[in-house]
Amino acid sequence: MGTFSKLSWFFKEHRKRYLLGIIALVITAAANLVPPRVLGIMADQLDTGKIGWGQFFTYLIAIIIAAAFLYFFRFYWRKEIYGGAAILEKELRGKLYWHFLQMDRTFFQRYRTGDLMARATNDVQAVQNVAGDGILTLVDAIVTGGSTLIAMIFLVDWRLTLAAMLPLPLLTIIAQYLGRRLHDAYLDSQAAFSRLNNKTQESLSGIKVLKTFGQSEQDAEAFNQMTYETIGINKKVFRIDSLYDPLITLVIGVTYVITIIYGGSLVTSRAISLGQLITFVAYIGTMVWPMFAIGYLFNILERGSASYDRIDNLLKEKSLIVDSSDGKESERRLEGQLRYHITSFAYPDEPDQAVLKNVDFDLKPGQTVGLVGRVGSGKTTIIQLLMREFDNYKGRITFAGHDIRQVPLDVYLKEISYVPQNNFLFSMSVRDNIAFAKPDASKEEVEAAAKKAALHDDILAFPKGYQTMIGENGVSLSGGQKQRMSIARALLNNSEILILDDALSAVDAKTEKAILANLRKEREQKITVIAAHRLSSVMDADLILVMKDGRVAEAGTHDQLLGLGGWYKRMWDRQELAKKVGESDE
Ligand SMILES: Nc1ncnc2c1ncn2[C@@H]1O[C@H](COP(=O)(O)OP(=O)(O)OP(=O)(O)O)[C@@H](O)[C@H]1O
Repeated sequence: MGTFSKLSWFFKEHRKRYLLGIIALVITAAANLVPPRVLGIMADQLDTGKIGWGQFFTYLIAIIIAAAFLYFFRFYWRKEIYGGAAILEKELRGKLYWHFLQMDRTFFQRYRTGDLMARATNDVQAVQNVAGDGILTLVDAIVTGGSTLIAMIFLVDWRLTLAAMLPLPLLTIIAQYLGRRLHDAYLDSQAAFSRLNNKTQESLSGIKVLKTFGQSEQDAEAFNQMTYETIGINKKVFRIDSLYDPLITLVIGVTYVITIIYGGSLVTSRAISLGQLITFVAYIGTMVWPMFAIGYLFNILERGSASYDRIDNLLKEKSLIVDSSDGKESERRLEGQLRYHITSFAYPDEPDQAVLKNVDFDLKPGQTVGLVGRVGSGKTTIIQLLMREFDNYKGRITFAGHDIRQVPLDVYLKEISYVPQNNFLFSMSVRDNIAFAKPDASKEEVEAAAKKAALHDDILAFPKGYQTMIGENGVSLSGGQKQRMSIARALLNNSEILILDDALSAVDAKTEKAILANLRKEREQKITVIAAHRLSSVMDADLILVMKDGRVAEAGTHDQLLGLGGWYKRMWDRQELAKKVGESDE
């Protein structure tokens, strides 16, 4: 019953719905008692030959009225109680989804996508079962069982009732024991399902790599292995599950035997009539369901409880990013200087390993900073701190005079447009992908952004132009087209800070030049941050930082850095040479 108290917040919120549903259930159960009783009376009167047509029709009408009641109230409780379960499912899914949106990067490193999806689907389903079938089974077991019991005592005989119900406590004790074992087995089974989900999700996402490396068979083998393991774990659940039904059937069988033997002797001694015994046997038939219900109830509750804990554990996770938003400032705009002063930063999972050390730069509106350096030198990390993906650094980043950790997240992030290394496009039209952050953008605005990202002509060549669908059911784009689509999306947003993280790597030198020229024009009054491997992407920046092992190794403009004769100069010469070789090859 602990499961119901875990969900008490929900039942309190929807008490009216559940109260009405339960009342309808009680009426249904009461109406259920009428037909057996009427049948018993008819049998007695038939036995004594005292029944006339008039009486016969009265009984028939009583049964028809009871059936009509049953029909209506069954419909009503289903609507209320299953409707409540659907609301709980919606609320839990909504809570989880919102929670996922609030969580920081480390959360998504700890929980894998397949696991999160399993909790948001399978576990939510098991919990909603508590609010639907769980409530129904509980109330039905109590009401049908209770009212039948009362009817047995008062309409037939209390001694026969007591004798027939003797095996019942045994059923409850064993069901409780099985319930506890089921809880643990079900937790294991849900964890196994999460692992299987992760595997499926990862294999499907990496299907191209899998095939290219000829790993399909090995992966299928690994998948089958995991499926067998999952089946093995699930078997334990089914084994415990399957112990319920034979137990209940046994208890019911014993009840019938007691009734026939003891009830028969009561009829012989004329303590009860034959009609009463028939009524009693019919009542035992009515008791079959409540008895099975006890087994089902434990099953539903234990599964729901295990799944609720899995969901609750996720919801209890706190984001490392504390938002100072009070929800009243969403209209606030920020504009001004960006001051980036980081003394040191380490990723939370490796706190002793400083990834950034003494990184300082200031940018006025209209200025651009270029971040270059070897792989793993810290470029993306600089951007992540700027985007408030981590707050646990020593130092300060201020924008428009405010420490960014003090500004509500939605106010701050609204001022940022970001083009990531791995472009992400949604399964929607080209137009909607570009206008993602500004859904009400006009056709002209969308087209202008696409032109600035040197993508307009490509789009016109698509089957349905801007209305062409992207993704699973639409066209596949080249790497360069995806990059330019992400750039167009960011440009349309026209935010105060634009961040390009190696976002021009898949476009050719000519297209890169055209996009950079458009960027300069477009971003005259705004701040731009460009991280790149190709130095031509940053050569026009007001400040270029050459990163090495998390430190700024060289800093200055393109000309200053060439003059320094360090890494930048060597890299520039190498890239220029490669370009010339490439051009002569063409
Ligand atoms: N989430 C993380 N947890 C722990 N260490 C990380 C994490 N992300 C990056 N690192 C480490 O931080 C260092 C800097 O990585 P970063 O991604 O900032 O480099 P980068 O210069 O952007 O590289 P690239 O040019 O390949 O994008 C690397 O040593 C990397 O292994």
